[in-house]
Amino acid sequence: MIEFSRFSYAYPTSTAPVLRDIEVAIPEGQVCGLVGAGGAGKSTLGYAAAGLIPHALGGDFTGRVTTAGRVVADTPLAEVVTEVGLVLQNPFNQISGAKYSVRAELAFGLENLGVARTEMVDRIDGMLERLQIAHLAERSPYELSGGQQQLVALAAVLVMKPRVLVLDEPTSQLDPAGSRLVFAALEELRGTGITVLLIEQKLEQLAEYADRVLVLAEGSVRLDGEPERVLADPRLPEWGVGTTRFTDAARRAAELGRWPAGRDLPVTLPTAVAGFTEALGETR
Ligand SMILES: Nc1ncnc2c1ncn2[C@@H]1O[C@H](COP(=O)(O)OP(=O)(O)OP(=O)(O)O)[C@@H](O)[C@H]1O
Repeated sequence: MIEFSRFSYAYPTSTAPVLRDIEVAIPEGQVCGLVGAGGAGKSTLGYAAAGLIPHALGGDFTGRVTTAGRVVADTPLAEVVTEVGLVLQNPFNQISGAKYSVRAELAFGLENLGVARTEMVDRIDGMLERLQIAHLAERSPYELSGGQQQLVALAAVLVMKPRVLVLDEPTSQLDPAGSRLVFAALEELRGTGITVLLIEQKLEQLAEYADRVLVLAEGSVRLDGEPERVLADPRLPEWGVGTTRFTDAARRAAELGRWPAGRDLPVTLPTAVAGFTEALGETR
């Protein structure tokens, strides 16, 4: 669970609040997508959920953030991180620096948690396998490509079995095959009770994967709801958010009078196919 209660925040150097009056509760087990233009405050919201704010980044806040049952500001960061995993936008910043191999990198957090040796080996091998990076186990994390580092950063967080996961554009440097691996790994976590805050620009993947989507603009939540509704909202461009190819195609068809009257615009392939099939049937 992640709960923002009337949370506003400014960095130590900010001249104006970066987050304004955020009131959002993400229940246990929910996958909540977060979209918004560059600079809207998405990463900042993720840092607040994961405790970097206020513990590491300082700044001024009002209101409260509660993550995995703990009021973040009142809980030492070392305790917050036992329950909350954060994958940063730039995986290079995530890598501990002290470790010379991917395997050691994955062991780092588990050693801190005091996980028994045999369980540690099992968890690490399982995760390397799942993200198809077993061949990188003995390589230095620094020698890897950005996409490979992104998978290692995700693996290092997932082996810790967090109750809450904050992912900041976890597939930004990955090719489509790598992105599929990440989404498949997240899909496997569904049903384990893990709560996920997923900052993601890839709207089509979000439409498929998220239970809910928030739109953030200038530090405020502008839309909050089911992906089908939020991602088809005509106001998204005003907030610097794109649209899916499916919505674009159907909107164009609607302008030409070729989209079934009363049918919502689609955000996924199956709903687009259903709509166009109906439209074809009507015009036959
Ligand atoms: N450490 C910092 N100190 C001061 N200001 C910051 C800091 N980090 C971010 N900001 C500012 O806070 C605002 C929100 O930034 P944030 O990175 O949260 O946005 P974002 O939506 O994640 O953007 P992007 O999609 O580009 O990553 C921006 O104006 C940014 O310049």
